[in-house]
Amino acid sequence: MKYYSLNRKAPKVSYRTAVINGIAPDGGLYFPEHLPVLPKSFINKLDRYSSVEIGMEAMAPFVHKDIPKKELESILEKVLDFDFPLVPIDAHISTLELFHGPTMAFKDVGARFMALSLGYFNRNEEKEITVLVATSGDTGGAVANGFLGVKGVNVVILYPDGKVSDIQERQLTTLGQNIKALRVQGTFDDCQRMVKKAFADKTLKGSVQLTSANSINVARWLPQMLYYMLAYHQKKKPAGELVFSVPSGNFGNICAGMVAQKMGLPISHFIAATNVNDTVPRFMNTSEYDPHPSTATISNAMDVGDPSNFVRILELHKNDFKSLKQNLSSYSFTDKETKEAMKKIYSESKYITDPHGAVGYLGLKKYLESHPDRKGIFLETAHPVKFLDVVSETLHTDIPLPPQIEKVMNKNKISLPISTYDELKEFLLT
Ligand SMILES: Cc1ncc(COP(=O)(O)O)c(C=O)c1O
Ligand SMILES: N[C@@H](CCOP(=O)(O)O)C(=O)O
Repeated sequence: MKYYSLNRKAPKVSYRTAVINGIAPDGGLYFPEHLPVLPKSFINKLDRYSSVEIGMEAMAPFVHKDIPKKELESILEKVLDFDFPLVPIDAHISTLELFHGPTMAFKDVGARFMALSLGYFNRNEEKEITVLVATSGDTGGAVANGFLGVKGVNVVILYPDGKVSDIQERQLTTLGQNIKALRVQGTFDDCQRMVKKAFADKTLKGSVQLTSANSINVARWLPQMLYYMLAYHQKKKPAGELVFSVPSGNFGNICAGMVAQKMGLPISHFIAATNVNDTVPRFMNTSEYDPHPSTATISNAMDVGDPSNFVRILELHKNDFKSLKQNLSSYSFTDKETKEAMKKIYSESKYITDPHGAVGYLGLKKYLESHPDRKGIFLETAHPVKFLDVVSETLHTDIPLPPQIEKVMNKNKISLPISTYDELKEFLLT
C-alpha cells in the first residue's frame, strides 16, 4: 500500500515511511492510495472470526510489505488483548464500550498499534526518534502507556494546562523513563498547532527525527476502524444496517469508521456528535469550514476547534458536499444537555456514561427522532472514572477505581510549563 499527501505536493510513500514521517513533507496528511474491499463472505460472517483474525484481514493491506504477516499477527494479539463489549441501552440503542484497555479510553488500540509498528521498524536502528503528540486528554495517556520503554523512541506530550481531568493528567505525567510532558498555556488547538509547526521547521527536522502519535499518523488512525467491525462481530446474524454515533473531537475515530464502511461494512449512516465546539456541525449546515477557537467543556477530550481529520473525511467523500450529507449528520450539545443525558441514561437504564459517551448518545437520539425505523450504536469512548468529578457530581454515585487508574493515583505529576513554540523547539533541541 502506498500513501499520498492530501496536499498533493509530496511523493507517495510506503506504510513504513508514512509512520516514520507522521505528516508528509508538504504538511499534508497521508491517505491510503486505495481502500481494499473486503469479501462479502467475510463481512457476512464477522461473528465467526476472532478479533485478531478480523484485524489481520482489515489491516494487512494497509501495512503490506512493510510488516510481515507473522509480525502483524503478533502486534494485533498484543493490541487487541481486551474486550469491546456491545451493551444494550434500550430497544433501539446500544453502546460499544471502548474503554477496557490499559488507559481506559479508545486510544489504546491505535497508540499500541503505532508503538509496536515503530518498535518493529526501529529494531535495528541506532538513531533515536522523537514522537510528538498533542492531547486534549486521552491520547497523551494512551501514547505514554503504549510507548513506555520502546527502544530508541522518546515521547513528548503537549497538553493544555488546566484543561484535562486529574486522572488524564496523571496518566500522561507520571510514567517517567522515555516519556516527557509539557503543559501548554493555551488550548488543545494551540498544542496541535505547535506540533504541526515543529514538522514544518526545517532547522528542527535537521537535528531531531520527529514523528506524530496523533491520529494524523496513519498507524494511530487506521486501526480505529476495527471498533466498527468488532461491533458487527458481536451482532446476531444477519446484523442488518446500523448507524453509528461517534463522540467527535479531532474526527479520527469517525473517519476510521468511514474507512471500514468503504471497505464493505454495512453502516448506513454516521452521526458526529460534538460538544459546543461545533466546527463540523456548522459546516454540515452551511458547507463553510470556519474553525473557531475551542471552548472548555465537561467532555474536554473533544474540545477541538479545528479537527485535523476533517480533510480526510472530505477526501473519502471526494470533496462532494452532497454525498457527505447523505452519509453524515452532525449535532452539537451543551454541557447542560450532556449532564441531563447522563442522568436520563442512569435513571432509565442504570448505565453510567462518561460525558463523551453521553454526547454520542444525544447525537444518536436526535438522529433517531427522524429515523425511528433504524437502530444505532453510540461509542462509549472513555471509562466514566476518568471524569470522576463530573460523574459523581451529576449522578451522585461513586465509581470504584479500577486497578489501571489506582496505580497512577499516588504518583507525582511531572511536567514542564511552556507557552510558545520557541520554548518547545528549545526543549526538543536540548
Ligand atoms: C473520550 C474521548 N471521546 C471522544 C474523543 C474524540 O475522538 P476523535 O478525536 O477521534 O474525534 C476523544 C479524543 O479524541 C476522547 O478522548
Ligand atoms: N481527543 C484527543 C485529541 C487528539 O486526538 P487524536 O486522535 O488526533 O490524537 C485527545 O484525547 O487527546
